[in-house]
Amino acid sequence: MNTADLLTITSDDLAITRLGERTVDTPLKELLGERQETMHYVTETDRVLLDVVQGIAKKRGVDVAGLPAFNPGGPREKLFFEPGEVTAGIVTCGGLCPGLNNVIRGLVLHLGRAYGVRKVLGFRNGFKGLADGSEPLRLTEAAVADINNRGGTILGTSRGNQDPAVAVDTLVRLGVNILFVIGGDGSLRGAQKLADEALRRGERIAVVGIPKTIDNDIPWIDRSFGFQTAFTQAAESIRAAHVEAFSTENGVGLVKLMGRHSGFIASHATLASHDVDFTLIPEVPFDIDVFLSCLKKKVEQQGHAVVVVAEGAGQEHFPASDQTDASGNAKLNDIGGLLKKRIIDWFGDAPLSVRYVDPGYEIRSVPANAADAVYCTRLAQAATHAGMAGFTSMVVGQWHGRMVHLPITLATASRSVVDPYGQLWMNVLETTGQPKKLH
Ligand SMILES: Nc1ncnc2c1ncn2[C@@H]1O[C@H](COP(=O)(O)OP(=O)(O)OP(=O)(O)O)[C@@H](O)[C@H]1O
Ligand SMILES: O=P(O)(O)OC[C@H]1O[C@](O)(CO)[C@@H](O)[C@@H]1O
Repeated sequence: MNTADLLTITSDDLAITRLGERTVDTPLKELLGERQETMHYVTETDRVLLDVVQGIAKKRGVDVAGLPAFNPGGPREKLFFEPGEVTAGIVTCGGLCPGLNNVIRGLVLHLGRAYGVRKVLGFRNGFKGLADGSEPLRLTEAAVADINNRGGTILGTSRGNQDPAVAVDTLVRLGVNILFVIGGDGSLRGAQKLADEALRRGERIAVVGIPKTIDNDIPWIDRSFGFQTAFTQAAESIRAAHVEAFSTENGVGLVKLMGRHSGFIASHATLASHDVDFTLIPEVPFDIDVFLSCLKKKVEQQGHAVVVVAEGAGQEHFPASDQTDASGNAKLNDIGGLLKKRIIDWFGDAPLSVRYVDPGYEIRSVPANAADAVYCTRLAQAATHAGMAGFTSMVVGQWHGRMVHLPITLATASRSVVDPYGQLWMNVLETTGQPKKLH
């Protein structure tokens, strides 16, 4: 987040819905002691920053009155739900992402150990499991033992819309008080609909989102869990492509990476490997002929070259398609296949060996690395505290290094993309040495 972002939001954008506050003391009070106070409020550094921002905003007539009250994650002094009487539900939706099982386990352990919540239900196969009458799994400490060492999600996941009214019926029937939705922007929109439906009916159900996606495209938060593991794995594919290209006469290693409309995975994997000569991302359009002529020159100079292309890059080179997946996400054209063909055509009779690597699902089906595992644990703890305090329609996430609460509406209002004028892309350009513009 930068100062410009701050100036675009108002206190209303940051307001978190709370079901209420009861006089139930947090069981963590003793453990937290005096620290609790300091955990609740923004630090002195934030205050100084926010004072400056507010000063600028005032001059420009922008209302940022609520900013200092942005909502830190962590335990609250007063809970909304009675510990011990709570039934919690967990659902994982959308594409796989490293760390899903870590978050599930973190929630089960923290709900039980910090708050004495023993009844945790795991809905099967995404939102579908809230609507198809299937029996949820009973998640105990034993049931989630060691799942953090596995990729995927023990609950299963799915894409595709479900009726929020039916889902809320299920929650009411099963007595679920807090529903944790682990998913990307689509899942969070779905979570918002469930929370709205519950509020409309006057049901006391808190819906707490935990942003998940390897694409790292959720705005405001520093990163989504699973992203670091995914680009670490993607860097392995680049390593393989580089070894192949380097060891072959006039070798071109071409790697296609996931990431939908954001080039974060491609950019970070490029920086992690240092062996990439061209990185193509959706945020920076390119002319294929200009790219091909630069690539040929590179191969002539160096004897080999490595190209990383994000799956959402170069979509302007395809006829528009209105195909979508079950959730309504636009289906992307195969830029990797197109580039491979165009490279071969462009080189013509000149010597060339293309080594095309498409790791596909391999980058997201692995277990979380240590950095993501830490983040998953912290997210699970923050989500537990938020749910017990009765916050709803919100997500937890790290914002400038600290856990915060954000309204789902803010987290889904935009999509995070690589800024073509920002530091990350400049770092990529410095690393690859590719021309600033390929058109
Ligand atoms: N606008 C929406 N309203 C209600 N539900 C939605 C909406 N968008 C998506 N969903 C539901 O949320 C679930 C997950 O959505 P989706 O498949 O888009 O994945 P995602 O959460 O964005 O994750 P990923 O980043 O892996 O794609 C699906 O069941 C989908 O139908
Ligand atoms: O899981 P599916 O439906 O094949 O979708 C793949 C998409 O999901 C993601 O892995 C996560 O959003 C994208 O990077 C990719 O485009």
